[in-house]
Amino acid sequence: MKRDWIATARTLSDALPHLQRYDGARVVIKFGGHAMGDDEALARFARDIVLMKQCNVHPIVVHGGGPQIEQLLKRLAIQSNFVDGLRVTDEATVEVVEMVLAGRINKAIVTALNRQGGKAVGLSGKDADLMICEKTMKTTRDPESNIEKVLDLGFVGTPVEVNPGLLETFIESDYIPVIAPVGVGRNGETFNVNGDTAAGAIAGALKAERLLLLTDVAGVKGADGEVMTDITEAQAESLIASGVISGGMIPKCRTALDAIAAGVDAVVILDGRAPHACLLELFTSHGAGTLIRAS
Ligand SMILES: Nc1ncnc2c1ncn2[C@@H]1O[C@H](COP(=O)(O)OP(=O)(O)O)[C@@H](O)[C@H]1O
Ligand SMILES: CC(=O)N[C@@H](CCC(=O)OP(=O)(O)O)C(=O)O
Repeated sequence: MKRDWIATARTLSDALPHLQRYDGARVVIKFGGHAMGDDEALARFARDIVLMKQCNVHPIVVHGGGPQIEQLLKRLAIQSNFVDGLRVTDEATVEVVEMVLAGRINKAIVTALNRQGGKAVGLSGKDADLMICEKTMKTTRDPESNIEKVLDLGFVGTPVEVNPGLLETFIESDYIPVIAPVGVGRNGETFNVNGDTAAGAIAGALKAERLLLLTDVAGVKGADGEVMTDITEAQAESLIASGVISGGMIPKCRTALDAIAAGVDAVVILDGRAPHACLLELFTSHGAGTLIRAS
C-alpha cells in the first residue's frame, strides 16, 4: 500500500497543471463489466475516483455489468442472444437486467466508493426521469430479396431525453453519482440500455469535459495492431469502414462520436484494469488509452 502511494505521489508531482486544467470539470466515467475485475480492482478504481473528487474534478460514474447479467441468466436457465452488441431483452430478461445492474452492481460500486471515503449515491435512469428511452429500432436488409426487415430487440432502449438536474445537484456537492444503465419509457416501461450508450447520452447532456470509456484493452488499435494515442472523428470513421475497428469497439467509437457531437470535449477509450488508469489519463501529460476528438 505504501509503495503504491509513493508511486502515485511521484506521478502526481507532475500533475499540478493538469489538476488546474480540470478544476471543477465534469468527467463521465463508463466502468464496463469486463473492466470491473475482482474486489481489489474495484477498490483501486474507487480510490482513484474518490481522489478525483477530492481534487475538485467531478466524476459521474455510469457502469455496465454485461458479464454479471450473463451469469445470473445462466443460473436461471434464461437464454440470451445479441444483435449488433445489444442483448435481445424479453420480459423475464429485463427483470434480471434491472436486478443485476440497479441492484447488485450499482450497490457494490457505491459501497466500494464509500469505503474509500467518498459519498456515493446510486441511481438508475429511472430516478428523477434521468434517462427517458424509446424502444431501439434495428433494421436489416435481406441480401436475396433486398427487403428491409425490422428486428424486435424487446425492451432495449435508446435514450431520447436526459434530465440531468438531479446530477447537477450532486456535482455541485460532495456526492458522487453512480448510474445503472436502466431507462424508463414514457409509459413507465423498464428499458435495458447499453452502458456505453447511456454514458455517452449522460456526458452529452452534461456537456462533460471528458468521457472515459473503461474497457479491457489498452485503447483503439490501428491496422498495425498498435494502440493509437490520438484519433480524430474522421480517422475513427475510416477505421470502422475498413474493418480495423470491429465488434464491441464499434458501438464504443460510435458513442464517442455521438458524445462529441453533443458537446463533450473529447472521449478516451482506455484499459480500466490498468492501475490508476483514470488518474494517469487526466493528470499526466502522456495520458492513457486513445483520445478521440473533433476533426
Ligand atoms: N481496433 C480495435 N482496437 C481495440 N479493440 C478492438 C478493435 N476492434 C475490435 N476490438 C475489440 O473490442 C473489444 C472491446 O469491446 P467490448 O468487449 O464490448 O468491451 P466492454 O465489455 O468493456 O464494453 C476489445 O476487447 C477487442 O476485442
Ligand atoms: C442492451 C444491452 O445490451 N445492455 C447491456 C447492459 C449492460 C452493459 O452494457 O454492460 P457492459 O458495459 O459491461 O457491456 C446488457 O444487457 O448486457
